[in-house]
Amino acid sequence: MAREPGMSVIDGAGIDGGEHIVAAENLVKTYQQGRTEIKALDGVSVGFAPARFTAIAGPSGSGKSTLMHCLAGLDTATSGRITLGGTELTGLSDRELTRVRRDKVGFVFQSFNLLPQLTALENIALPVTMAGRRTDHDLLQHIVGLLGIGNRLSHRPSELSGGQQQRVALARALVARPAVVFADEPTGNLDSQSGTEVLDFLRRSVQDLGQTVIMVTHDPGAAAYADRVLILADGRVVEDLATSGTDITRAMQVRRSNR
Ligand SMILES: Nc1ncnc2c1ncn2[C@@H]1O[C@H](COP(=O)(O)OP(=O)(O)OP(=O)(O)O)[C@@H](O)[C@H]1O
Repeated sequence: MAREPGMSVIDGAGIDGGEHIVAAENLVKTYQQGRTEIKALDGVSVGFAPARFTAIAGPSGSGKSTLMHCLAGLDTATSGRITLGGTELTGLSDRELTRVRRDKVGFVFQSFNLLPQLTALENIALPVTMAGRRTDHDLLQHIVGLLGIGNRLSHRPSELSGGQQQRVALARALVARPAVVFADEPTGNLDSQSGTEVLDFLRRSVQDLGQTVIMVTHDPGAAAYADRVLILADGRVVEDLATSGTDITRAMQVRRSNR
């Protein structure tokens, strides 16, 4: 949908007509490689409504990871504005960004990123403990039950399958009740059945728990689990699609063949 000229995705109702829990405005990220400047993000303006599942898709090198890292406060943009859960990230120090991530963001990575010396339960509780908050045990039990990992909680990551490790990582991200869960290729290291379970759970976390989820993927099948798919090409958002009624595989192929 076209945006009114000058309308702000940060302040205004913006793309999807509601308040945004995360928003970027005119985001630019450049990298210097020797004498060459690489524009990884070339003026991205986008807002994300709460309790929605958005996939960021696009070909390799299109800027998906860079956008996610900037939105999540893992990296800083060269110019532009970002708000996350009511906090403007622009101009924050590394220490302040760390606090925002700790308090407002849950992460699920392709490589699980669990601490090997801790049990599954200790891994799940870690972000809440580190934030100096009390674990919501009812929520923890509920999420662990949904994920079917109740009998694995005393195991260390090395004693778990990839699918089980990713389910522990999902529980860790959700138990902290973050403003947003960012998932970076969460099914990339999983077999198709485990991948489907992870995507089903992300969907349910949005529907049943009201979680906001933003997922980076290059897989049209994974993107189809989202409510909305942003397709990036050359550091710009080139499509902003509702998944219902859209052939995502085709939309992503068209974008690839146009490059
Ligand atoms: N640290 C860096 N230094 C220099 N260039 C970088 C750096 N990180 C990313 N880039 C470049 O920025 C562009 C966007 O990269 P990015 O990793 O965001 O793309 P992507 O869509 O996530 O790709 P992939 O699907 O392969 O992970 C690419 O041209 C990449 O080479």
